[in-house]
Amino acid sequence: MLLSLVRRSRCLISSIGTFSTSSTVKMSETISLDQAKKLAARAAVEEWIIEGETKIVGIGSGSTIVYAVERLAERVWKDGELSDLICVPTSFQARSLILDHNLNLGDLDRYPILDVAIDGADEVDSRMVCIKGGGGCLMQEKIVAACAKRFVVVADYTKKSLRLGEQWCKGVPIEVAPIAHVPIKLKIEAMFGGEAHLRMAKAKAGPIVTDNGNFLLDWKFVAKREYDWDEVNHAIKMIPGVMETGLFVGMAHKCYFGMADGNVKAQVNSK
Ligand SMILES: O=C[C@H](O)[C@H](O)[C@H](O)COP(=O)(O)O
Repeated sequence: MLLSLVRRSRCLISSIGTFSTSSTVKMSETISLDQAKKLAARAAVEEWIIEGETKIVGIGSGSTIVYAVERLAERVWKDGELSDLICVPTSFQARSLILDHNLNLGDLDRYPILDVAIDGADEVDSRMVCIKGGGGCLMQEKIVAACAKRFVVVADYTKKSLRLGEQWCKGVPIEVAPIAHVPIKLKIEAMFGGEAHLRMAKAKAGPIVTDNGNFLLDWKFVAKREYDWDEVNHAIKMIPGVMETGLFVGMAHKCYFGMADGNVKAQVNSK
């Protein structure tokens, strides 16, 4: 009941930009969301980072992964464990997190096979298809996830959906070569409907530029339409100039959701 109220409020707030009387909902949500993120992140670190076994971990990007890195650092610097653990970043932010916590920084040149990658998500559906890239880091995230034996997602309860678009109203992020952003936008809209918008920067004139020097399109797909996300992902990737999509299909092995009641709910892909 509470969960569905929060869900509806989130979509309402984001679809009506000037609607500001929701501050009560937002304030209490923010507090519990941070706790929920922390619970999920710590649960994943406990289960997947094993002393004497896990050697190389991929570090995702966003606000939830911060709690995972904090827990890793606690285990290294307080508990005296995991001193040889190598952390491979998925963004400038992840690299900074690793360095700020004095963890061992690695890269894919030296460590092309990872034991596990842990990362956040913007939305996860019932089949564990994820939308990622809300923070603009999808390309390196997907590369690192694809190099890991297991890809594990950590998120708060507002990211858990039955179908994509139920919770996350900002669309699928798509990283594109700057010169091709207009033709790619038009092709995606013609192929799959909806609208793709160039993501604009907030504290810089013009568009956001990713860690890889590219632009981002946010494709607002038709929420009521049934999409085969695997097919959509492949078709969009075939458009020249598309670097990567924020659709992670068949990649997540396990998702940890920090729930509003303080529990952690896990969803596993048995394949
Ligand atoms: O580009 C950003 C990444 O895909 C993040 O992992 C995703 O946006 C989730 O971020 P957060 O943990 O802040 O919700």
